[in-house]
Amino acid sequence: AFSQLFPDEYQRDVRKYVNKAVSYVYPYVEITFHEYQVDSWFERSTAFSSIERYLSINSANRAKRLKASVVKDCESVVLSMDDNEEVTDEFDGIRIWWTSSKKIPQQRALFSYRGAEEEPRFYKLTCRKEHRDVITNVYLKHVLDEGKAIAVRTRQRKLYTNNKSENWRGNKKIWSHIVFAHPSTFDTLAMDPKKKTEILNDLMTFRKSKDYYKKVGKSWKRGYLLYGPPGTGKSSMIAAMANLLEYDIYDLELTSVKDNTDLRKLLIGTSSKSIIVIEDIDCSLDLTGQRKPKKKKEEVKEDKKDPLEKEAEDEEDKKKKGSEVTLSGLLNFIDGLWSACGSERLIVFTTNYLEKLDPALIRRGRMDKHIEMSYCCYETFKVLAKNYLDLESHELFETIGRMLGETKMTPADVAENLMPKSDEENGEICLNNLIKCLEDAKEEARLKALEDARINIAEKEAGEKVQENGEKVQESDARIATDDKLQVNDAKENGVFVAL
Ligand SMILES: Nc1ncnc2c1ncn2[C@@H]1O[C@H](COP(=O)(O)OP(=O)(O)OP(=O)(O)O)[C@@H](O)[C@H]1O
Ligand SMILES: [Mg+2]
Repeated sequence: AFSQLFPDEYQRDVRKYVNKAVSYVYPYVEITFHEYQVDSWFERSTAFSSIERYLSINSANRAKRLKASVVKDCESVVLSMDDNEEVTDEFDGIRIWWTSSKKIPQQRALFSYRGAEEEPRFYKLTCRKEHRDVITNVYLKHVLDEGKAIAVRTRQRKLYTNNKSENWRGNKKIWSHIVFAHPSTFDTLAMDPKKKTEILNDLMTFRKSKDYYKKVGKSWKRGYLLYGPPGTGKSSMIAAMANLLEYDIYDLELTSVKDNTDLRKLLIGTSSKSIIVIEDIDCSLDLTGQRKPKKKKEEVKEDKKDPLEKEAEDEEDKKKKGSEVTLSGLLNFIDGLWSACGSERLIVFTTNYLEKLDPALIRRGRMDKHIEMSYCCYETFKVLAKNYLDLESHELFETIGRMLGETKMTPADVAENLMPKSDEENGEICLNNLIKCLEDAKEEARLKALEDARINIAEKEAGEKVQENGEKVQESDARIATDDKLQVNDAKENGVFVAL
């Protein structure tokens, strides 16, 4: 009837005036949020997802028909209101209506990529006209922030590892992940309580310092260097950090990164709220920034080679070496470009040998906090005893404390000894096992020290000429060692070893 009454050219104008007239008397504002934005049919709108999460918490007990969906990669169920349901929300005494609907596509082909069964949905917010400013400026931000926070709270955390650079082509992603479920926490981590509290405080302060970092003009990142012998809890500490802050972990294997460019790509591929870990940094690359000089023998050989062969060998060398990431590339990764990409990240390096690292790498600002993980002390032992045996005190504790002061043993070894090996083993038996082991370790250390001293003296003496009546040389032990050494030398010269 409408088109009969008015000729085509007037229809648009008439519609416009009708809409205007209606909106004049219609006391509400409506805002719609579509599941898929016009320019990206594949990527779900983040605003839509946030609203969905917000409403799932704030409406779940009010809407009567709910729709359950499993979030990809996450295995958690999100309950959202079903289509054509309406819920209300209140904000600052203002009433807001939300409805969820499906859009009937005019051009089916556009959506066929996602499967025909899923029509894109949208949420419609309705509020009174006079609240328009509050709603658009304050309420919507609140909804989106809250939705994001819910996503963080309910997400499953992930452990990422980088794929080899050569395999990036095609559909392969640069990071692969699995669900991160390491049980280590700061409660189970055994170390000096004072040091532990300090680290805890440091992390908690970091987490809430977004504005502070902005104020001082620093990017919101913090570097930790964990160093100490194997088995002292460095990796456990990283897992505990991730569990405390609820961050993801990116375990960066530098040897499978081709060069600095790829390193940067990997960095850009990390998300915020994450810990980027490089374990055993001293082993991962030649941190002096120089190539090691070639051995003489190789050089001589190379002169004789024809260029083609040489090229092939260079290529092979490259493959063997794997990575061309340099120290300066790594430093850029930490502070140069590092500052420009994303925020709220921790970067953690671990090493067994602090002294091997280039000072440039570990200066403050790059590695802000150096944490030493060291051999088991009494305090560390007490935490382990509590965790492994549920013992807070015992008459044997004192002995163990004294022995730990005399002998170096890693928390990993102590923990292993404290663990009951059968149903019959109770706390006391386990503590005695530990004492026995500590005694053995002490004896072993004593013998080793003796042996070392012997070798030392023997070498010194062999260097000089053996003095017939050297008053300096202490009695028998050293003498025997020297004799042994001489015998071995003789044997070598006589070709006995060759014959063997
Ligand atoms: N400080 C500690 N507190 C609690 N458990 C510990 C501690 N140190 C070691 N352990 C135990 O020993 C095991 C090995 O520790 P972890 O892997 O953390 O050592 P690491 O310092 O990373 O060693 P590496 O230098 O060889 O990587 C852990 O699984 C944990 O059970
Ligand atoms: Mg480790």
